[in-house]
Parts: sequence; C-alpha cells; structure tokens
Amino acid sequence: MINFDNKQMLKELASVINQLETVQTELQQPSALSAPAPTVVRLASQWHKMVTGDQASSVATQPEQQAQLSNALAQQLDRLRNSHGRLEQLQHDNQQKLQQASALLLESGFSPPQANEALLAWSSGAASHQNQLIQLLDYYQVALTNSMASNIAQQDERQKNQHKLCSRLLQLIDDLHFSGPIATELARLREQLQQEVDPDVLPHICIQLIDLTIEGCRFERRNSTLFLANLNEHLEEVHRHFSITCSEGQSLFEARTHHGNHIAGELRAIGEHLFNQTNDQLKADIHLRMRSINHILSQSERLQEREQTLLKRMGEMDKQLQTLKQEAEQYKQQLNAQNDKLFIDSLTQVHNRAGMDQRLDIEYRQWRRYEKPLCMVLLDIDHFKEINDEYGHLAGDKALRLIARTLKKSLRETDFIARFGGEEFIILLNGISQEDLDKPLQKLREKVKSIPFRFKTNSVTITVSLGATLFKTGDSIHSAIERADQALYRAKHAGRDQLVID
Ligand SMILES: Nc1nc2c(ncn2[C@@H]2O[C@H](COP(=O)(O)OP(=O)(O)OP(=O)(O)O)[C@@H](O)[C@H]2O)c(=O)[nH]1
Repeated sequence: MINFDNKQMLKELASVINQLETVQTELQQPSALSAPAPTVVRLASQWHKMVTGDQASSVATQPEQQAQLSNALAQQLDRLRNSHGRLEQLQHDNQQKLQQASALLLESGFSPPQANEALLAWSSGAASHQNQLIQLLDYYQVALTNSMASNIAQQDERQKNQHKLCSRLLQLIDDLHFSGPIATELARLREQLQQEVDPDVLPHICIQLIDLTIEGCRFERRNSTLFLANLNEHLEEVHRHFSITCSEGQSLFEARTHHGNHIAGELRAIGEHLFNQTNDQLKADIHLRMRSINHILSQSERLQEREQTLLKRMGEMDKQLQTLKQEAEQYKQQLNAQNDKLFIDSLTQVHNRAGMDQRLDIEYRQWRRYEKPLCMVLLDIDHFKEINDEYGHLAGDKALRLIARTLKKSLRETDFIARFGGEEFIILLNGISQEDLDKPLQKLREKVKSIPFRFKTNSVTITVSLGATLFKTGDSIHSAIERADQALYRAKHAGRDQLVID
C-alpha cells in the first residue's frame, strides 16, 4: 500500500527520531547529567553533525558557529514540518480508504457496525501526537539557543525566554494524555518545570519530553494494534463457526428432505399393499415396512441430536458475537474519551489549543460565509507569577481552575472558551455587535475579580486584563488574533484589570 514517496517520508521521520534517540542516550550517561553545560555543547555539536554531515566539525562554542547551528536546526525543522504535512495528507488518504473498506464491510453484513466505527475512530486519532512532537523539537531548539547565551547583556532576554518556554512546556504536558508510567514521568517533569529551572537543564527536559511522547505514541499504537489483532482473531473465529454452521445446516436440510421422502415412499407402498394383498401376506409386508420405518426413525433421532449440537454451536456463536460487540463498544468509548481529552485542557477542563484551532476554523468560515458578527477576546490573568511565587504552583493551579470555571459559567452556551497559553484564555462570542460588547465583557472581568480566593489564610483578589476585537473585512484568523493581542497589551499597559476593545 505504501508507495515509494511515502516510504521516503516515513524513513525521513524515522531517521530524525533515531537521531533524537541517540542524543537522548547520550544524555542518559551519568556524566552528562552531572555536567549539564558540556552536555548541551555536545548536543549542539551532535545536531550540527546531524544536519551538516560535517563529521570533522568541532564543538560549536563560537557565536558564528552557534548561529550556523541555529540555522541548521531551523532548516531541519522545516524539513520535518514538510514531512509532517505530507504525512498528514497520507494519513487523510489512508483514512478515506479505510472508510471505503469499512463501508464495504458494513454492507456485507459480516462485521458488527461498532467494529467499523472503532476502526474509523482509531485511524483518525493515530496522528494526534505528531504536532506535539514537532512543537517539542521547536522548543528544544529555543532551549538550546537560550542555554548557549552566556553574555551578560543577554541575561534579561534569556530569563524572559526561559520563562515563556517553561509556560509552553507546562501547557504541552497538560495536553498530553498518556496513562501509567508515562503519566507519572510527565507529572514529575511538570513539577520540575514549575520550580526554577536552570537554562542548561531545559534542553534536557525537552529531550525527555520528546522521548516520553514517542514512547506514549508507541504505547497507544501497541494498544490499538493489539485491539485490532484481537478483533481480527474474533472475527475469524466467528467466520469459521459461521461456515461450519452453514454447511451443517445445509447437510441437515438435505438429510431431512431425504428422510421425509423415504418415509413418504414407505407409507405409499403400505397403502398399495393394503389394497392388493391377502391377510398373511399383508402381515408379513407390514412387518417388513415397520422395520424399515423403525430404521428411518432411529436415523431421525440421530438427526435430532445433530440439530441439538447445531443449536448449541449457534448459541456459542451468538455469545461470541455479543462479547465482540461489547469489546468494540468499550473500545469505542475509550477512543471517544481519548478524543475528547485531545481537545480538553486537563487542568482547567475548558478546551485546549487544539480544541480552539478546530472551533476557530469553523467560526471563521461561518463568519466569512454569513457575515454574522464574530468577536475574539484574549484574557490574561494579571501578575499571575506573583501568585505562584508567593503561594506556590499548586495555589496557582487552583486559581487557574477556579477562574476557568467562573468564565465558563458566565458565558452563553453558544460562546466558546479555551486555554490559550499558561495563564491566558481565548473567548469567541458570535452574533454580538461592537456596541453590545462592552457590557458582558466588563461583567466577565468583574466576575473574576469577585472570586473570594484564600491562600495561606490570606484573602486574595485576582484580576484579569482583556483585549477584544470583532472580525473585520479582509481579516485572517491570524490578523484578528494579532489585533486582540495588541488590545490586551494596551489593557496591561493601562494598569491591568482593564478591557480594551479594538
Ligand atoms: N500554577 C501554574 N502557573 C502557570 C501555569 N502555566 C503558566 N504559569 C505561570 O504563569 C506565570 C505567567 O507569568 P508572566 O508571563 O510573567 O505574567 P504575569 O505574572 O501574569 O504578569 P502580567 O501578565 O504582565 O500581568 C508564570 O509564572 C508561569 O510559570 C500553570 O499551568 N500552572
């Protein structure tokens, strides 16, 4: 099924993952852990070699070498994004083929519909982590560049980048929904990221996250493959029983017809004899015919036994089909739950960025088609870092949860809210005019302000800043986000706890 081109793409991706694994193995050396700085330099050199193929190249410590490395990394990421785009197309094509195959299966009536649905759901969820991997590679590149900035003048910038990167990584961890040991490891990294993280350690954390994501994908795929193998086995078993039952049913039918004809023949013969024969001859003849009928009857008993066995087998087959249906149903529920999780932020239970991308795409297309007003709001919690620093990250998490819940409750059913980044939310309101915007948004701001937070016996007031804009003629999604972001920036600079509508 895979043509040459596809193989080439998969090979490319596999080679990048292999190289990442090599880098990661390097990192797991005890010496690498105890000496983060040289490790980063070695990593940089590995990437450099990987990208340029320049085996003789030494460690990239000079600024021009660092710039070269950074360029090379950017190129590598571009190639990866290209491969990813083509893989997505491939995934789409395969999904269509799978849909057609499932429709055929469904028409044939041999496969339970749930099994088809499970297959479809499985195929649509399979590529869900590729985006996150690419994002992680991006972050890894930033972390690497950041850890190399040793110059005093760059310290401020370095601190800011570090801060932003930690927030993004935290968000990405929230969007990963693995279970078991991988989830435990992710929670450990989450905790680590919430503390002060040394810039030299951050690339190491990125690599660990990449490794965990790859491992998680493998685990999910193994589970899906296992399920499909089981499903296949069951279907084969059902099919085998079905064939036996059919041929047994057919042979029973033939035997019954044969016996019916035989008995009818015997009875007809008796009738004729009754008509023509004398008494003695009649007795002898009837005796003979009775023996023949007895013989047929005992054959008929054996047929009945065979029928009983057939019924039992059909009962077993029915049970098997029920189990199969239940398994497929369970799997479907599991996949649905997993699918929901893909779009829900686990910390705040509002939509995550992927959910937002999906919805924004729909709203934007509708806005273009029907020109019904569509408003985008960016909402950012004020001085959230202080909450974390003063009361700890757990308190910060709790505040995030409460604020998200309050916002969700204050919005209409048709409005949409998603967590856009660490302490930032995006809200979409449709069918609202510029003049009507101020009131509900000010109310939203007031609602958050009035949440009675208590941390370490202190009463705390948390405020939010909002930047809002309506989609305007010629807007792309990006330009609208830019405008809302600018409005938010102005709200922050005007002293926070403000709403600015552009
Ligand atoms: N507890 C917690 N904190 C988070 C999470 N995601 C991001 N943060 C924190 O949010 C804070 C954001 O800080 P800044 O970007 O400096 O913004 P701020 O302190 O809110 O300041 P202004 O936005 O300028 O008012 C950082 O301390 C992040 O660590 C999270 O999931 N949980």
